[in-house]
Amino acid sequence: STLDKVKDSSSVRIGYANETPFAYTALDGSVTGESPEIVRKVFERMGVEKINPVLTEWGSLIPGLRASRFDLIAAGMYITPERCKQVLFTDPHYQLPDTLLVKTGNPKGLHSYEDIAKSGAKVAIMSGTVNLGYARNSGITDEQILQVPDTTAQLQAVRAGRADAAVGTQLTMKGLADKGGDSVEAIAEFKDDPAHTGYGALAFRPEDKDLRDAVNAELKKWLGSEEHLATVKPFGFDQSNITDKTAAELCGQ
Ligand SMILES: CC1=N[C@H](C(=O)O)[C@@H](O)CN1
Repeated sequence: STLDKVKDSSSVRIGYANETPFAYTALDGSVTGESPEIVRKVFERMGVEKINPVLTEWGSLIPGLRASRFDLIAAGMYITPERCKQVLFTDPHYQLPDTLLVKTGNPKGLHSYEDIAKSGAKVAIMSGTVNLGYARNSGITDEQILQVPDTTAQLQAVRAGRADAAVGTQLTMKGLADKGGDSVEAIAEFKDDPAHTGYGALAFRPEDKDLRDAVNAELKKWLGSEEHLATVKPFGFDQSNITDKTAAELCGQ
């Protein structure tokens, strides 16, 4: 099994997409971010020393996992009932709402998916994200949606005016706003369905239930500890991101 292989080799392959602060390639080429650093700590407790990062686009995370290009997804992926049919999630290691990135001053007055739908504004969304489904369900047409492969392209689209907004996690959009300088901002008041609150977790192949269970057991002992909070603090996470929701609840099982 993958669990035996991981233990025997003392190494594990993690799939991630470049998205600050969840998972990204550091300047020295290593992988860092909230999720990989949690993986490092939790696997250390299981006696597994080496993390081998595999970079891919967000939209290829689930296909890549299922094709065994890596052993787990460490990208802060939200648990949704639809995804639960394809992968096995641990319990969530954070909770976080989404928001919009817009031009400074929010010239089109966008505060919700519905505002975008009504105004005919364009929105840049990363392929394979929950946000794509939420946008479509809110009446945003495909002509209004600019699908892009990564968050850098979301920022570029808003800066260049190809899109009026980009949508994603609050921390991601804040990070893009910081990177984008004075021309863009992450809005403070995004009116979203509370059911859209993101609960991010590690994800495994359906046949690797033993591995998921072993990781989940370690994770549960560790989440909320001082070491956990110190590990994720550099990435902008704190006590407010701690959750006691479970994967089973969020999968709707
Ligand atoms: C961390 C993250 N979560 C969302 C998702 O799970 O689809 C998307 O916003 C992409 N990034």
